[in-house]
Amino acid sequence: MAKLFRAVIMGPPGSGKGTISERIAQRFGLTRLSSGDFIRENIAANTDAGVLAKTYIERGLLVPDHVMTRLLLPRLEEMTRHSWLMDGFPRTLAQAEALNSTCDLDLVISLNIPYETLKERLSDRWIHPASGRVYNMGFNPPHVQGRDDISGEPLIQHDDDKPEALVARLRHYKDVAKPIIDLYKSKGILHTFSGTETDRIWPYINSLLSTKIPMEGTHRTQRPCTRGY
Ligand SMILES: Nc1ncnc2c1ncn2[C@@H]1O[C@H](COP(=O)(O)OP(=O)(O)OP(=O)(O)O)[C@@H](O)[C@H]1O
Ligand SMILES: Cc1cn([C@H]2C[C@H](O)[C@@H](COP(=O)(O)OP(=O)(O)O)O2)c(=O)[nH]c1=O
Repeated sequence: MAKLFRAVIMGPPGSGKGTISERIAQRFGLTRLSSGDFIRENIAANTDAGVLAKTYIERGLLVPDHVMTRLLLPRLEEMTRHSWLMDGFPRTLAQAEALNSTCDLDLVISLNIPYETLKERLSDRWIHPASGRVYNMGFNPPHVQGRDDISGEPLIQHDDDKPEALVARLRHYKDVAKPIIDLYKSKGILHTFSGTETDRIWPYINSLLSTKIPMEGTHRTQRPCTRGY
């Protein structure tokens, strides 16, 4: 019996995690889990965790590990029958260890994109705050300039997407991501993709996943995903 498939996609801001994880979810029928979307849902629902998380996001900070794991791990408990791809978690070693103590990952995709490309992409990135939907004036512009395609609401730019903020963000990402990358490399499940254009990287990701993901329709075994936390 084919087993379920669980993966994580990692990369610096602007590397294409959101864009590529959407493509993977559609192509392979995986459930896409996004820590950022999940936080926004909690903020919109005014949950205790959402209210707390908002105080960090408004300052451009990462949400504390214990808040993130308490938010996300119960969500994974509902997913024992699903194959999924997680975007945006883990972002710290503590989060990776919490995830490892509850779930066996099959594969981790790490995007290694040059600084100049990130800077260019983020300077043109516009976001619909409530949904997290992402647009780029060059790569995937909205139908109506400055407006979200679905809601028609205004798009914004994140202050920390501006070039002057990116250098510090990138340095922080590299410092925090390195132990996680080393951990998954030691587990033999890390696959790194480098380049400046997603359309050139995509065929490699597509062929890797085609060999790793159980065929559609084969019976899937249920896999526990949390053993208490
Ligand atoms: N795993 C996480 N741990 C801590 N904070 C998180 C985590 N995931 C998301 N957040 C917080 O939620 C905010 C929104 O997350 P989201 O992934 O949507 O945007 P982002 O971090 O700006 O992503 P990008 O890499 O596209 O720039 C982040 O800036 C961060 O403050
Ligand atoms: C993947 C990709 C994204 N983009 C744009 C879309 C977004 O506005 C921005 C970042 O993509 P996004 O998927 O939001 O990256 P991440 O989730 O890793 O932060 O760059 C391109 O211009 N070209 C690309 O090849």
